Amino acid sequence: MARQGRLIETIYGNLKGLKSNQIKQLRRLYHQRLPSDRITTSDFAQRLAAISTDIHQPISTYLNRRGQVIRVGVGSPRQTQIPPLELPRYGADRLSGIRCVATTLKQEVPKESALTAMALQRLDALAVLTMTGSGFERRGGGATGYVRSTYLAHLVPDPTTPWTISSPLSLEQLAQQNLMDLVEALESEFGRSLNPRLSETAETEQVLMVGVIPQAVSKAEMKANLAEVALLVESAGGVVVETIHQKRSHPHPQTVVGAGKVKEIALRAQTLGVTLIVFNLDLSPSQVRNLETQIGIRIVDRTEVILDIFAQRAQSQAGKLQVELAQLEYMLPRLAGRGQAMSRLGGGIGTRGPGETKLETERRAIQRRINTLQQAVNQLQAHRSRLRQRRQHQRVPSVAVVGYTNAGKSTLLNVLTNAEAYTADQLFATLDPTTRRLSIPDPETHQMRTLVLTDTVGFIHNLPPPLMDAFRATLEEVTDADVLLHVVDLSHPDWENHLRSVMDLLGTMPITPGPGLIAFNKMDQVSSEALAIAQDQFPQAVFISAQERLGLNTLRQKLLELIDYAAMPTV
Ligand SMILES: Nc1nc2c(ncn2[C@@H]2O[C@H](COP(=O)(O)OP(=O)(O)OP(=O)(O)O)[C@@H](O)[C@H]2O)c(=O)[nH]1
Ligand SMILES: [Mg+2]
Repeated sequence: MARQGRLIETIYGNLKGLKSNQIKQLRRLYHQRLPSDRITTSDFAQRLAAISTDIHQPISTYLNRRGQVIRVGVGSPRQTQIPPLELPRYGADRLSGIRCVATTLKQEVPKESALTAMALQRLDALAVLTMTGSGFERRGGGATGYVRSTYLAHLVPDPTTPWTISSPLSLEQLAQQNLMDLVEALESEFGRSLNPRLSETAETEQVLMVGVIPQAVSKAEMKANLAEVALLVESAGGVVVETIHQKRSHPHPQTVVGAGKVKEIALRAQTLGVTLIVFNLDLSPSQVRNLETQIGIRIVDRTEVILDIFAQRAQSQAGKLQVELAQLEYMLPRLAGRGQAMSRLGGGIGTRGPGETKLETERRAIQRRINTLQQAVNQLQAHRSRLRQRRQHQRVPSVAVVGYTNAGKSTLLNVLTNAEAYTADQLFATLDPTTRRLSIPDPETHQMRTLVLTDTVGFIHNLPPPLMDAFRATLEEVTDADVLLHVVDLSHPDWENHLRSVMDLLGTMPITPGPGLIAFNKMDQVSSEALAIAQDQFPQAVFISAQERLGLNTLRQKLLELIDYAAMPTV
């Protein structure tokens, strides 16, 4: 197949007005083979310049490290650029293994657009030849006298100016440059400049985050939104290397952001060598396709990051089923036309869960799988509901611990019950409801009273709709708990929004939940002013630090009071 591509010898770019003889000359360039350690030879450069002078157009050629010409185009490096999806990708510290040797009709240093094209393709080097306007064919064959001077440009690991350009060099000087020395030096420099934490763990996905922010949103809200997505990325095992944002009242229908911004994103992504781009909002399947085609790096939206976290965390049979269900439902409309280079093989955020082969099978097969999963989920729900009924039968009062993700629910459950639920400074650390027994001495009778505490999945605003069902299912425990314990992270700048989102969600639950108690957590991290504000707004709440074990006695007593209150017959 690859050989066939070479046999066709396509000439890219603008061929209008070229004579067949000139096309033939251009095609012959594909037959040239250069020494693999040279950027160019004098012969090759003169040959290019001769054709370029003849057709009065710039020519760009692309060569691989074996010295083979892999692409010939009429036009500037920008006009003849290799599409991102056709480029090999080796990682942040590697160049693409392709160099460009191009002619220019003007007597000037390489233009910004050519240098940008070099950065986008992570070229080994860009050599630009200026021309004399004339020359001649030597008797023994070969052209001479066409090249006036040359410039050599290459990338450098510098975030502000990602490239350097040489002063004018003679063709002889250029032809003496050793390509392999240059490439090796550059790649080791790129390797050193990478965040050492990142290069150690090749597993860590390096992410460029793109925030699209509605015009009306305040600076503080924007910060909170971006911080949350960054934490999602981290919880999924990635690191946000840089954030680019754009204010827009409406996302662009094709590419979310405007054409200029897409360019900027592509350039930054290539310069930084990130492996993934995450958007802070949800993208349509065609937006993902368009962006991947133009940028050449895998694009993932907020929902996919959340689904990925769920896929990594789900432990129980029920959790796994529900996550797979949600992933398949989300991916079904996104199957068509995902580029080859974007193949989901090889791991990383958004690749876990249903495997590549599963995605390649027909839609109908996926739909069948969705139906089967749905049935399994229904059966599990029925089973859980029987378990709950049995518990209710035993008349053990139950408390459901709810709240925004990362509020400290599991930590609280652990310190109250000496259990070992998984806690972590990650979003969605808990994905399966865990139920534990807790004994509290009654202050009046001094008898021990037993109740059960159930930990739940943390909430997050704008939960992806397909996950909403999975989420509600875990919250079912909530609907027949006697008492709700709502944990709020008071140290989070956005705690009021978190509190409201959880309240809103509970409001949509089919059965009205029992009485609730708000526990403001992480008191140890909160200023006395912030504490006073919350106390003023929520006088009934308790203030605790699960980690520092502060306020836990008050919390225990209040829980007992609430249980007694809930047990009172309604009049
Ligand atoms: N400073 C401080 N940190 C706390 C406190 N309670 C919990 N944390 C930390 O907050 C983070 C989240 O705690 P988790 O208990 O996992 O939170 P969660 O609500 O169960 O989170 P999800 O399961 O993701 O919904 C962990 O790093 C805890 O160590 C506290 O009182 N003070
Ligand atoms: Mg938890």
